[in-house]
Amino acid sequence: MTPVLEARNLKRDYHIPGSLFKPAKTVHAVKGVSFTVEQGKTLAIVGESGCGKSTLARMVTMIDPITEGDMLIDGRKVDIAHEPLTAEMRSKVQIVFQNPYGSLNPRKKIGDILTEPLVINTKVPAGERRDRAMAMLKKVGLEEKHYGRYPHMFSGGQRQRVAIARALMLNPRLLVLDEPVSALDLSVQAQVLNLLADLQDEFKLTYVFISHDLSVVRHIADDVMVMYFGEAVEYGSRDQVFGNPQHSYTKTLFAATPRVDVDAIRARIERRKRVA
Ligand SMILES: Nc1ncnc2c1ncn2[C@@H]1O[C@H](COP(=O)(O)OP(=O)(O)OP(=O)(O)O)[C@@H](O)[C@H]1O
Repeated sequence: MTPVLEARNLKRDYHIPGSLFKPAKTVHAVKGVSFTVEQGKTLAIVGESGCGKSTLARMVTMIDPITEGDMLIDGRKVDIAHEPLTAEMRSKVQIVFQNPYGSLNPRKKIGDILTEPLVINTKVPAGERRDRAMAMLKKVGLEEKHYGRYPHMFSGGQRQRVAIARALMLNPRLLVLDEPVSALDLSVQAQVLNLLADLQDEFKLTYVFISHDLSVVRHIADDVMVMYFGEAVEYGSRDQVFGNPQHSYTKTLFAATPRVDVDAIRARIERRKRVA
């Protein structure tokens, strides 16, 4: 089967112009990484701040151009530096950002936030846009009454549910989740992770999940790529990478990370739900 996402030796440089006192320089943010993600699977990308995770996320989401290498989505090469992006390709990949407080326009009602991608990218009529947004609210665990409310009326976890709903409005194939639960309390993190797992099952979604939190990665990933200074120093199945890390950086990273038991939190939430 053709993978939903394939990256071949992807590179991204940033050119920083010089000034009177500083020479111009080039930052090699991503130095040639290759990976594939099959439909319905989750690739987690981990690494410390500055290793190139967000740059990679922006290339995969077709926000940033690729400096060198190839990226294929559903087997089709994408190169936004040389070819205009079609609405069809744009709708295939959507992103959810870390900060649910900054990523939603505070002046727009939830209904407008959800229908906006349809207004911009499709010819779906207004009535159907509303119906689809209402249905999506329910899919992410919110209610129809939330349609007319503003983002400030929601908790962090609810806002992240809205951001996920917005990302799904165009029926994407691939979701790039850039630290989607890092800003949330632990118990809320588990709820949002459960939601993402349910949505993945229901819509056969493919995830690229960027995180610095190894306990979260262990919970959700099928495959794991560890990045270090722009390079993929480790790439394999979750069990391979966690069970038998090869690179010294990965070993140090794992040794330095306290394990938060997400499974235990999830079980506790389920128990509470049963009691309530
Ligand atoms: N727009 C830019 N212009 C110049 N350099 C940049 C730009 N964006 C990122 N960089 C540099 O590229 C490298 C990788 O940054 P990137 O933000 O992708 O890393 P990251 O792993 O996502 O870090 P964080 O978790 O802190 O966001 C860093 O050295 C960063 O300073």
